[in-house]
Amino acid sequence: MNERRRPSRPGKARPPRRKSSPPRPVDADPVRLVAVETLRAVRERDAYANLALPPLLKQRRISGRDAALATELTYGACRAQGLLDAVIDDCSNRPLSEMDPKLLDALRIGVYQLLRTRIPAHAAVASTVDIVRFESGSKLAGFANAVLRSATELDEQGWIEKLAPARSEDPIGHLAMRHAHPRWIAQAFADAVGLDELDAALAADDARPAVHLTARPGEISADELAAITGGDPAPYSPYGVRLEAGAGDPGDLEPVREGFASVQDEGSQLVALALTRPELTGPDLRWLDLCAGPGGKANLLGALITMDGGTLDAVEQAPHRAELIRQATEGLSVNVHVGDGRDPGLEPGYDRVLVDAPCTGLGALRRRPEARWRRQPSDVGDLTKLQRELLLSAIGLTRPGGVVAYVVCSPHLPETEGVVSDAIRRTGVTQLDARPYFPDVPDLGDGPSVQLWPHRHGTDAMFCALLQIPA
Ligand SMILES: C[S@@+](CC[C@H](N)C(=O)[O-])C[C@H]1O[C@@H](n2cnc3c(N)ncnc32)[C@H](O)[C@@H]1O
Repeated sequence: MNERRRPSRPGKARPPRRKSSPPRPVDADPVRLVAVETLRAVRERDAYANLALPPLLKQRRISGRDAALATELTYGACRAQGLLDAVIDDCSNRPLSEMDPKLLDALRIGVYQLLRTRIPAHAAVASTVDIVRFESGSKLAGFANAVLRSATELDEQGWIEKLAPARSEDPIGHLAMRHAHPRWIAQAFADAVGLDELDAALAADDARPAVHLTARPGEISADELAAITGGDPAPYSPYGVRLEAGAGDPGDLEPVREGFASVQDEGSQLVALALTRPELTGPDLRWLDLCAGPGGKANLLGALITMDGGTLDAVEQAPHRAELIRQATEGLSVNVHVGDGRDPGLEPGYDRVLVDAPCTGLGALRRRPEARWRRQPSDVGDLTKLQRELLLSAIGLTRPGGVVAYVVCSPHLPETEGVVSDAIRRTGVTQLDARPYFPDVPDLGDGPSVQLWPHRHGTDAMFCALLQIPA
């Protein structure tokens, strides 16, 4: 946390009234400038920060510690946007909605440095003001300077105390602001995990996640992969390796480039493995992945069924994502089909079917810095309709005695328990207690479904329900 050391401010920052001083040559710090430009790409083009930033860094030849700082500022400011905006709003006499968006991007990077880094306040203010002057001229630079100087008056804790509702009166609103989450998402987490754990759940969701790898079964063991990459064997998945957060681009690792390993959250590995574990009577060589792009789980399931001499059919609606599945499953007994999982035109009678349905992704917000502010509650209705239809289709494609895993990367109850109870009511399938199929994983709750959590398991918040078709 920063040491704060600023004289009191005269009041809210106003745009300057006097004529601005003659422009001086400006040197905008290239590291902070790419952070501001990436926020702009996220805002204007709906870009993903983690896709927009790396090419900019490359283009500007920013590497090493500078690249690490640009990444921290960009992703951090994306994550903390709601908190940063509340502070900026309090420090300015202009409503945010009337503020020049380019100026707001720069102010977010500036206030992020003040609240959540150890960068000295004078450096954070001066470098941000330089960027505003460079991009927008002296007038707005003066305004930015006044806003930022006001923002230096309190540290993060002080701002939260000033701006968040009291925890005793509105715990969800308080924790939402403390951990920079939209209120509706904090509410969704509270509904799923309970108020007692909400603080820990949101805190873990606000932290930078470790990268996990999957060692492709039959090619390399997790121990070998850990030794090569300098990571640690994962605690729960027999195929998992955990790397340190910020350990560089995992795509550059040789085993990943060679196809022996892939980047995949340990929770994703565990839910895919849970599908393979219930004992079946009868044949067990036809598996189906109904929403397979870009192919992470198809790679793991495909490797396992290939070793057993069976086949995985992988369905994906988007052609470019189907191509990614082909690349991810090269060399495996996997047939990729472009089609709609609700009516894929495949012969029914599968032994095991995975429905890893499109969802809000509220369980993987850590990995998509801007996602929590982009997602809207209005997205949920259309998604749950599609999820229900996909699960009913999966049940129809599974043979009597076969098993379906319904999986989403979200803890939001309408997408999890709501979809599963609808399918049980309509079809009479049996829900299995999924917990025994997550061996050695602690804190799995009351079942029968499993909800993983970053703060409990160090994984994304994956949900898994196992359904068996009556024999
Ligand atoms: C959560 S992702 C699946 C992730 C994948 N299982 C993995 O591990 O890499 C959901 C996928 O379903 C696809 N999808 C969306 N609607 C679909 C539909 N009606 N039928 C089949 N796939 C669909 C999306 O394009 C997306 O690739």
